Amino acid sequence: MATAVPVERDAVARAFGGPAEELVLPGATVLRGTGGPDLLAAGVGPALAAASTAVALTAAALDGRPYGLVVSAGIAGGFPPHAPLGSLVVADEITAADLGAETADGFLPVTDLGFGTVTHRPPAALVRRAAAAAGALTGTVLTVSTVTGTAARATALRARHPRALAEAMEGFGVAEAAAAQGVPVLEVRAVSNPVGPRDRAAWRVGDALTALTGGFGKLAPVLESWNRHDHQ
Ligand SMILES: O=C(O)c1cccc(C(=O)CC[C@H]2O[C@@H](n3cnc4c(=O)[nH]cnc43)[C@H](O)[C@@H]2O)c1
Repeated sequence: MATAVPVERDAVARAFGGPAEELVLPGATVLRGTGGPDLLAAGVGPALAAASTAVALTAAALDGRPYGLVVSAGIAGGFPPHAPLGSLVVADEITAADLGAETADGFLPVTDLGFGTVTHRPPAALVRRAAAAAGALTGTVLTVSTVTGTAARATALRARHPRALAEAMEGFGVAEAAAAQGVPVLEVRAVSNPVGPRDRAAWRVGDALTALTGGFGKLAPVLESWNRHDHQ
């Protein structure tokens, strides 16, 4: 489980309980709980999140205990009115929204330039089960390197990605690291602020962290069953 910052990691950890031991790796510290998943505060932004997740995945594989699933989790901006404050979103598509080139005719994703990928798709059955268990919305979660701060940018993003429910900064990086090692990925986000004009007073980070804990409490059996039965 990869969050950006420790406060998100601890919100997820509260859903699982049990003491955790620290596994200190070069560039990443994994919390290994007795009753739940390994937890990693992977850093803010897609690059650091990818690097830290790759370290944790590689260490587990070399240890002969490869992970069966990587989950990117945390708070996010929600596109109003589709994803209200406090709502949970499970991504059926994890899309890098600003990986590409700006042209006079608009934005071109790197795939149009002949490179790489801009979207990872979590297993559909897992998305369905996770969303049903947690009472979450499903749709595209965008990964951005710059937090949206204007209505114009929010409108442009939704025009390019009409199924987008939320934006955050790590999912695509975590998904790239997981895909490089053939491990499926899931992204679960709790909405802390609307995507749009910058307004720090509108943030509800505490409520979103509470929603994250509640959501993972409900998701726990789904994740356990996935790891036990589906892909080990
Ligand atoms: O200073 C601002 O205006 C601002 C607005 C929203 C979020 C931030 C952050 O620095 C948090 C980044 C952190 O949290 C996730 N996150 C939460 N809301 C958003 C968002 O609207 N757009 C993108 N990322 C968001 C993100 O995954 C980072 O880990 C600052």
